[in-house]
Amino acid sequence: MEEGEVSGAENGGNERKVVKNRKRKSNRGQNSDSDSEKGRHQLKRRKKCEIPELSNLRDRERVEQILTSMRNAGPNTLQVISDFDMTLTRFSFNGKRCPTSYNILEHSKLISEDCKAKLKNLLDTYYPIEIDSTRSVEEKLPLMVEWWTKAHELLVQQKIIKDDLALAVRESEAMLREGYQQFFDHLHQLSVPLLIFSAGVGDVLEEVIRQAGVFHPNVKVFSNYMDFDESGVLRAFKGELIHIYNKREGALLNTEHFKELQSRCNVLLLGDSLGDLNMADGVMDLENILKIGYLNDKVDERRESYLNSYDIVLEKDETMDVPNAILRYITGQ
Ligand SMILES: Nc1ccn([C@@H]2O[C@H](COP(=O)(O)O)[C@@H](O)[C@H]2O)c(=O)n1
Repeated sequence: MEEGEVSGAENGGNERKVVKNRKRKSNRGQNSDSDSEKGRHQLKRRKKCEIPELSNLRDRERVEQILTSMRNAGPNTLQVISDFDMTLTRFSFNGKRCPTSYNILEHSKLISEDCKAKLKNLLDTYYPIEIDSTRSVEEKLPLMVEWWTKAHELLVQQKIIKDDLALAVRESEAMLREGYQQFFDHLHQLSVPLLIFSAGVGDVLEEVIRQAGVFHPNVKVFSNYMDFDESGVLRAFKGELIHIYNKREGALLNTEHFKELQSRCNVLLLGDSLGDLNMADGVMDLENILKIGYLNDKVDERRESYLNSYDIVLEKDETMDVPNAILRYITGQ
């Protein structure tokens, strides 16, 4: 390892800073550094990927190669594709589960007690199936469609008023992951598109992002949207149902949108389920893709399949520290 260079998880962020500062100080006021020497030094540093936050990688070399390619190509070639619930939002806080966009409605005053009980019953029935690593996708898919369809039917019966959604979100316990501000702001500052593919409720999740003050113009959401009548009362859900296993179809249907992003051939993908892995399928001329998976629940049972599918697996990590560190590295900031 080159002097002054730190890599891998064995080094804490502070040590890294100290080493970097030391290096900068020793160079100060010296004119002997030739440009070519500097260039060589920079190149060496660029070849080695210095992200102390990186751990739990099955193939570190591959990850480093992807990151180096992405960094060399620059932020203008990058797009970020992310899931929402339990990926951009926290899974738990102080030992308590945080709500998904559906749960925000379910726990709100917009829903009758009777409906709450029915939705809770659906959650208790179908969520264990969603995260059951012993069942195949083929087995789970129809059951997921059943869950989403039943939940939508119940929600529509509640005659939810559009203007009440903001209060429901404000009064909820939904939280974006720690470090979200830096994540959203960084992408905004560099005009990197952030595409959110969610099987949640679009109107609700947009409100979560809006209230957090990070719904910047570079953020685009593809999700299940509510259809309100002229008096603002929920009457249906718009378009095709999006559930956890058809995000690929959603991505392919949105190729028109991806076309606008044609020059963005590098993708950073964030997800929390194996269904999220296909979210970038509509991207044309894809050159590099780095997949980061949050493994929130049933960690031991699902570790193997996540490590086999995601490049980086984040176990019970409630922060955006790794995506932020990767973005800083790729964008050279
Ligand atoms: N009635 C429902 C249906 C689904 N969920 C959860 O929402 C998540 C989907 O959102 P993503 O942003 O992650 O695509 C999904 O994982 C389900 O667990 C729910 O809470 N209630």
